[in-house]
Amino acid sequence: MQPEKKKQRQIQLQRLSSLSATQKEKEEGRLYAQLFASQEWQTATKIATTMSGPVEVNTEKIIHQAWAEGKTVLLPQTLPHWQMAFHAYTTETHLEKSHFGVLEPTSGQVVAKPEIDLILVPGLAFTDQQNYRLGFGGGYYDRYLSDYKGQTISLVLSVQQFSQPTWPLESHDIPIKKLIKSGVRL
Ligand SMILES: Nc1nc2c(c(=O)[nH]1)N(C=O)[C@@H](CNc1ccc(C(=O)N[C@@H](CCC(=O)O)C(=O)O)cc1)CN2
Ligand SMILES: Nc1ncnc2c1ncn2[C@@H]1O[C@H](COP(=O)(O)OP(=O)(O)OP(=O)(O)O)[C@@H](O)[C@H]1O
Repeated sequence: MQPEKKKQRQIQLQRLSSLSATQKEKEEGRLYAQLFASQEWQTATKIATTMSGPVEVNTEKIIHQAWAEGKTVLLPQTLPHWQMAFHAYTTETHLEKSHFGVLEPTSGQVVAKPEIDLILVPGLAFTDQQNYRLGFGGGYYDRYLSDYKGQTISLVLSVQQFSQPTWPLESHDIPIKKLIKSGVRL
């Protein structure tokens, strides 16, 4: 594991946990509005997101908005060898807390990669230049996205926005196609 990346993850976890609830909600509101207005969202039928953890952009509103618009919501299940499978998420889906600490589906139909229109990619830090991303360290999304042809969007809170990477880039890093920013730059 790259020590510089580990250090940068710890810094980001700290900065995200220091964001006040009021500030976080204000920024999230702006992110949701831009997401729901985006062409990528409006044209997508099957949208992959996650069950967010406490420091992440809250995905609950995103899931409910997608359902309200008749879209299919997909959630990742982590598998051995850092693989993921995306399951259709409905009120019937059985969820279990993963080793990572978030809820994951353990039932429901698995949707194949080419069928997914839009993936909302989580992360700790993102760069304005080339849309690079620092994730939580499993390499799950870099692996999954390596042969994914659809749209990718990440929602970026102020403390997650960097002009350039302050962590080492690696050859497997997959840039995100579109970053949506809260508009508050620290
Ligand atoms: N809400 C949410 N769900 C998600 C992700 C995410 O970023 N957010 N993931 C996005 O990938 C996947 C889970 N990601 C994981 C990332 C790291 C580890 C992990 O085991 N990390 C090491 C520490 C690595 C390090 O910093 O050195 C550990 O905890 O021991 C597990 C799962 C799928 N679900
Ligand atoms: N496409 C890939 N093929 C092989 N190994 C990979 C690939 N992507 C990532 N890895 C490996 O997985 C580990 C974690 O990768 P990295 O630090 O880039 O994770 P991350 O992008 O921060 O996490 P995540 O994608 O889960 O949010 C590293 O050891 C890395 O070499």
